[in-house]
Amino acid sequence: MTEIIAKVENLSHKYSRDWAIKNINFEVHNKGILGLLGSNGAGKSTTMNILCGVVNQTEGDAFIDGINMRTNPVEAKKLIGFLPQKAPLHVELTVDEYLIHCAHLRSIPSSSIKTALEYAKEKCGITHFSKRVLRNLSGGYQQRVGLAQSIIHNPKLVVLDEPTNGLDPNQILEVRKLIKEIAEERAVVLSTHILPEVQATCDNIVMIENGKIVFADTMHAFNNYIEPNSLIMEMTHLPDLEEVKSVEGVSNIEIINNSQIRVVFSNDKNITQQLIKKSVDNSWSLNEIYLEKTSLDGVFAQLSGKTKSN
Ligand SMILES: Nc1ncnc2c1ncn2[C@@H]1O[C@H](COP(=O)(O)OP(=O)(O)OP(=O)(O)O)[C@@H](O)[C@H]1O
Repeated sequence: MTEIIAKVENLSHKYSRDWAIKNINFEVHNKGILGLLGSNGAGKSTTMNILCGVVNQTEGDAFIDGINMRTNPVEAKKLIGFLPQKAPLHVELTVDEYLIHCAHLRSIPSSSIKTALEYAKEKCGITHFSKRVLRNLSGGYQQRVGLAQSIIHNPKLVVLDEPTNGLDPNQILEVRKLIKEIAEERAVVLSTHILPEVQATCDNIVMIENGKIVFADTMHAFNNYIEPNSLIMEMTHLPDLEEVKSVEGVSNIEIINNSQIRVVFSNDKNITQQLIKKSVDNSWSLNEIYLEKTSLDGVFAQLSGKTKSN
């Protein structure tokens, strides 16, 4: 049974005249990864900064394990580890020097610092770089150090703002793997504007657009929700469209050019196989057939049109 470790209720914030976020509500379970997905300027950082007590909200509440962040920030912050968009690294320090500094900031008793350091370094795979100056680490390893500082006090919740931003593809995979390991023992909230990032890492998803939630559910429900419903067929010559239409599940056909058509279908898992068979039976000279991926913009447009939450 999972418990709720964090909760935001009717959260709204304006920096000056306009609302950056409006009426945000969601809960975070005590294990696994919640993805906060939204395009640039959607309101992710604002939400995370409020959740971590870095920004005071205009309206609403944020609770960490039942503790109100606004009224009892000292206690609430003890339960959180935070890696902001720009990791707060002191690049002139070694890994050990920096993590000891972070342990002091977290008020870890002197007698426990060594254990805390070993735990964080081991978990983040940086033990062998203990004496390395941060400036001389690669971007991926610097991000590991950023993650290590976020878990050094063994928090119940870790909040990561765009944690793979600026990393190369290999580093992205390694950091995602590490985040998943971190989430085995605690809750992680991760913000990103990259749809495949949440699909690859998260168990639950909250999507924000223009400061409002447009979707909140499990990753499984999200993937079902945005399943493609169209495919592209490329052929040497266009076929008889009535023949294509006769395939069960096909609901519409659009001609793209003189060799490509878009086939829109209702939820039929075997549509591709059926169309390939039809193509062979009718000698359509099919060169290529592929499902159309929904872009993030497409998903936002789709979700803004049919709001599932809030
Ligand atoms: N310090 C600030 N002062 C004024 N407006 C701000 C400030 N910080 C953010 N905003 C505005 O609030 C809105 C939400 O920004 P926020 O940074 O939360 O979005 P985001 O989803 O994290 O985007 P990004 O990925 O680009 O950081 C945007 O319109 C942004 O311009």
